Amino acid sequence: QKRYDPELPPLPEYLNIEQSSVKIIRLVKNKEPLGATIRRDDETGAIIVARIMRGGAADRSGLIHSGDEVKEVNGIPVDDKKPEDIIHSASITNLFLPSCLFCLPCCWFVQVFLRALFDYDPRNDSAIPCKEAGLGFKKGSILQIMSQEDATWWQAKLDGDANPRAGLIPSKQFQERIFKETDIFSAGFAEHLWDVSVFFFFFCPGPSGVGMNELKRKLLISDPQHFGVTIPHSPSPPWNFTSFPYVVQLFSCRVVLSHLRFVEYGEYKGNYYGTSLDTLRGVLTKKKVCLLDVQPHAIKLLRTAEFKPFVVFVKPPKLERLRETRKNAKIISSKDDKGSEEDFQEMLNTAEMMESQYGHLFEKVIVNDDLTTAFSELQSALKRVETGTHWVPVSWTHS
Ligand SMILES: Nc1ncnc2c1ncn2[C@@H]1O[C@H](COP(=O)(O)OP(=O)(O)OP(=O)(O)O)[C@@H](O)[C@H]1O
Repeated sequence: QKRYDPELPPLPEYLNIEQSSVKIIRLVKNKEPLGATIRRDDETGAIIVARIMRGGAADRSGLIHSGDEVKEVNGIPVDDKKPEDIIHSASITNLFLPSCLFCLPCCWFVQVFLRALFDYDPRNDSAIPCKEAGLGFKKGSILQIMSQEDATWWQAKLDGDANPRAGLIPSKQFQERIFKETDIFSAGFAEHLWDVSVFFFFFCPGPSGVGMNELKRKLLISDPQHFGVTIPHSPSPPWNFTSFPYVVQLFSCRVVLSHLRFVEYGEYKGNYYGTSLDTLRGVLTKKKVCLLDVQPHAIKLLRTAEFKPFVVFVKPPKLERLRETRKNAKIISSKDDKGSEEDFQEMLNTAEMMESQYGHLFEKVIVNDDLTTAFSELQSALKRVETGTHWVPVSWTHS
């Protein structure tokens, strides 16, 4: 009964081009942004579509592509306009000159998820090409990467976010370069992650005296059939380290021990003791969750598909609370066996150092302020890990 052919405005006369190479696009604007960024080409002065945000209005229309040249917005040529003015105008009809006549559809799509190791707020980032197009996130957020076409600015969505439009985030390479320049230690993103629901193994590193033994003991008592611990042993000859006259420095000892696949080691009354990977395997073959506390540098050795560790960092509360809660505690090195001010300070410094260097490897951080609260937090974290789904490095899913 009615013709629905598009009623498009005639091509402007000033456009000295062939009609077939021009697209006239009419987008009815609602509250949603267009989902594209534009830039002025330094050489030609033309306004070019810099990128299309995945899942945004422009992307869903399928009509606009990066590299397209914008000629006119709402019937007004864009030649004298700044990119900011154009993008903010309440545009309804845009005229585009396509960069190519045959735009290849994006037909393959690999799902990539990353865990952020830093907070990011595009409003405070002077490097981002368009702040409005940026995606803010917090350390620990899981990001679904929608596009890595641009080496500097990736497009991502927060996992579980209902908004289909992707936002700009700094790429891994770009962020790591910034971190290097600003001397921030931790890297940008954790490796790719997938949702997998298996976990066997569990351990908690933390500064000495923070309360790991106490928490481990409570867990063991709570369910001895379910949890297990390793018993350190001294390496037997010919690897008896006490017979090595030159093994005086822990460093040399570390190198030899790591060759022997020892997770941790220490010296007691002139003998070296350690926990080997085989001891851990022994606990795991009994189908128990192995509780182990190690120094953070050993996490890398254990962070494999075989062990699938869930790493909990137990950290001390603030100094005042340490003083209050540890009044009767036997803490490490002080002469009267009670926690001294230096012990507390050392514990806090060590915890801070560990967190800044290894924080990206911790799945959970528990502040051991009140022991009962810390313990129930640990118990419920464990329960969630064993019964729910969880993000793990993609390499764990290949085994
Ligand atoms: N939340 C807490 N409140 C009060 N006292 C605590 C708390 N947590 C631990 N303690 C006490 O602090 C002391 C040290 O705890 P624990 O031996 O568990 O530390 P640790 O981290 O295992 O130390 P290390 O690694 O040196 O063996 C113990 O006397 C313990 O009872």
